[in-house]
Amino acid sequence: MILMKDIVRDGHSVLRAQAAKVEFPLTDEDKKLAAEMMTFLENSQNPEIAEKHQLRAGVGLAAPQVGVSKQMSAVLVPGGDDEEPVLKTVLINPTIIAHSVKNAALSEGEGCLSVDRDIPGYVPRHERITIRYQDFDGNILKLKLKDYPAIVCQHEIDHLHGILFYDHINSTNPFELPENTVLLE
Ligand SMILES: O=CN(O)C[C@@H](CC1CCCC1)C(=O)N1NCCC[C@H]1C(=O)Nc1ccccn1
Ligand code: NI
Repeated sequence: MILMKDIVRDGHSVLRAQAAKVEFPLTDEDKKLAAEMMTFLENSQNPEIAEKHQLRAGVGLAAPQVGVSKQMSAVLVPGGDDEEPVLKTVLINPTIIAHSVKNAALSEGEGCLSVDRDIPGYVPRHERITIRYQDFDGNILKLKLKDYPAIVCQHEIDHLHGILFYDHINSTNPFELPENTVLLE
């Protein structure tokens, strides 16, 4: 199982590399990795398991974060208690093919399981996006997202292109909010 010790931290070159496209058919290794990444997210969101294994709760994990420079990321955005997840999927070779003019940023800013320090500031992203990606069988799927799930997926897709959240923070005024940007609570 993936543990915190398996998560690569900022400073390691793999987090700044352009990840390679995943080839189809998926190798057994690719399938195993995808499953393990999703299991990590589930474990991290389970208080007992997270406590036992000292996991930081996460809603997304990209392959480069476990040292694999491939375009694959697991996303698990929880619903309320006893509700289905808002979003649970593995994005393979994802691209953003459309997005709103309007931007959005989490009012709390962002963090990253690969960045062990708090970096304050708004991370402006698209409020709405359409993602084109492939499923385990290589079928092309489209996913329209807005607000928090859209923010999460943009954070993950950034990882596949060597971009970290703080790259988007305005260095002169971290809490500057561009005019067409809404804050998400
Ligand atoms: O690339 C992927 N990552 O780096 C894991 C990140 C991804 C999110 C950061 C902002 C948007 C996507 C992650 O999940 N976090 N960032 C660091 C610590 C907190 C944690 C988090 O937001 N946890 C959470 C939130 C709601 C419910 C449950 N858990
Ligand atoms: Ni991250």
